[in-house]
Amino acid sequence: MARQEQISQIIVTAQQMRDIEARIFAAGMPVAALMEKVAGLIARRIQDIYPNVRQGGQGGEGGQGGHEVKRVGVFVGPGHNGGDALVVARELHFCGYDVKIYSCFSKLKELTSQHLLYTQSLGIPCYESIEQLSDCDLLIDGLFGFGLERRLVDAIAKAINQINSWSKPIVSIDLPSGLHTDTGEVLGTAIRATHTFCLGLWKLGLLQDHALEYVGSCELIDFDIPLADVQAVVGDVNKIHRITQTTALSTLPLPRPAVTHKYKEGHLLLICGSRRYSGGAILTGLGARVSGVGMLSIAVPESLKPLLVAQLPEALIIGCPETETGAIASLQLPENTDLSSFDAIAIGPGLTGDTTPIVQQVLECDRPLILDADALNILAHMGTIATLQKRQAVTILTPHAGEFKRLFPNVPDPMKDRVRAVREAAHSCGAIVLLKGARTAIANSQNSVWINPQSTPALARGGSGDVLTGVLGGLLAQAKSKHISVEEIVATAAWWHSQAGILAAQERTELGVDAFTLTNYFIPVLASAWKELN
Ligand SMILES: NC(=O)C1=CN([C@@H]2O[C@H](COP(=O)(O)OP(=O)(O)OC[C@H]3O[C@@H](n4cnc5c(N)ncnc54)[C@H](O)[C@@H]3O)[C@@H](O)[C@H]2O)[C@H](O)CC1
Ligand SMILES: [K+]
Repeated sequence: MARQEQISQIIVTAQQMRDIEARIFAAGMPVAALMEKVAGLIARRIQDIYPNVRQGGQGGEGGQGGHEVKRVGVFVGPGHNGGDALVVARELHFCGYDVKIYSCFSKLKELTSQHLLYTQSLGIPCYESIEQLSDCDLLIDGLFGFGLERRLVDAIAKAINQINSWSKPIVSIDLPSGLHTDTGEVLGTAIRATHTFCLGLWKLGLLQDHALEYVGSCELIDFDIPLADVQAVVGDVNKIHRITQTTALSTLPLPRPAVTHKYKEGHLLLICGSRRYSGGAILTGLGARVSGVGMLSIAVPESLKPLLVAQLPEALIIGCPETETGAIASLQLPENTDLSSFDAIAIGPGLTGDTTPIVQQVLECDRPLILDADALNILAHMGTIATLQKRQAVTILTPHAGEFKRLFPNVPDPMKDRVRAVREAAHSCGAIVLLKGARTAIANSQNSVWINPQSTPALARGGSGDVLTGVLGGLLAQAKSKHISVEEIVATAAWWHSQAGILAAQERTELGVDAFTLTNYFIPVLASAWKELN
């Protein structure tokens, strides 16, 4: 796999970054040289996106981003993040931008203070009052990077709030200042960046849900960190993977073998729906359809059968006896069929809470199992950890934040650190846990984590989770004959689901992606990605 692809799949903590950096410096790379290299790359990217109005933008009204600027305000912190920012300030100055610097710190790291001295010798003004930079067109945040250790207070916190109030484009170096590098938590206050240049390796905090409103658009500045140094520090234990198109496409059951038949392409059983929530069954079925699964059986209450047959003529609809409330009373599988006849089972969407015996029954079977929606709430009532510890077969839980808290009441709050929460949850119950969100996080019981780095608020709609369950079930059912880890299948389903949502939102705006419409975008997004690859 190409180095760039490998680098793009790695997510690190502040400590891991420090350890990697230490190896590079110990191997002889001078700190100043690395700073020069990194900041030079940042300066060039800034000129691409925010060309100097004096030199006339490239094409259109301006550069790539269409934003021409003249006056650049650079905020300099006490550490090497500030050092990076000063090198950027100098380089933009040489390229004709009007540069001003703000720094309110008396004690700077040695290299940072040398750079400050040199910028002043070039006549670049440095101010202690933030107001002097309020007329700038573009702001560069070099206050804090991964060295931020504690809450921001007093003058610097006030300055950051003021900068945010100007509503000017802000480019943050490495991280928006004020964000915790690992949890993405706002330490007091934080810069609301328009664009973040993450240095070297993706920082975990940038991929946490609550950081998103501060990070803006985000790109990695690769400065050739040797993979050997990354491997030596990150290793394979407790690894955090960033899901990419490359990994997803390599996991999807494509291309198909020339000679195959429908039973070789997996047989999925969905157990879902109720008279009260019939739509959930349809959406889950449509999700399973797009996965390409060879055979699809859907167990629903008898009264839903005509509805499902009409929507999914290719599926085997199993009408089950129902309770007074219209929930499935018992699983009435076809003759000579039992749960072990299926390659995977997904249960939950639209079930309602009156189906505990059904959930209990599938938990006792030996098939790979996905639990979602009402099945998760029933599992929580049964006792998540005690119940799942009895299961040997693959189990995947797909909770949203509320279901997660009910399933794992004693795990740290996912609102503070989703990655830690999902990791501890999976470790405690032995299942693979997919915690849905703006940045869906997946963990297995061996502490490995996968994060989906892209999504769209368009998916925050009833039913889109049902679709994910269907797609995931279909992919899982097809995996039997392939040597792909279950975790990668779960990660691929999350990636595909969000990419379909992104494409749909591009074409229909973020208001136009109801769950039914979403199902129409899985194949187009795959077709274009697949064409790109081949
Ligand atoms: N990773 C790399 O290979 C490279 C990283 N570079 C840049 O260096 C910063 C990390 O630099 P560091 O000096 O370790 O930390 P910061 O610049 O983030 O600054 C922290 C600085 O501030 C002090 N501090 C911490 N918390 C507070 C607070 N709440 N209030 C006030 N002061 C605080 C702390 O003592 C530190 O001195 C990285 O992000 C990159 O931008 C290299 O330049 C390129 C290679
Ligand atoms: K920063």
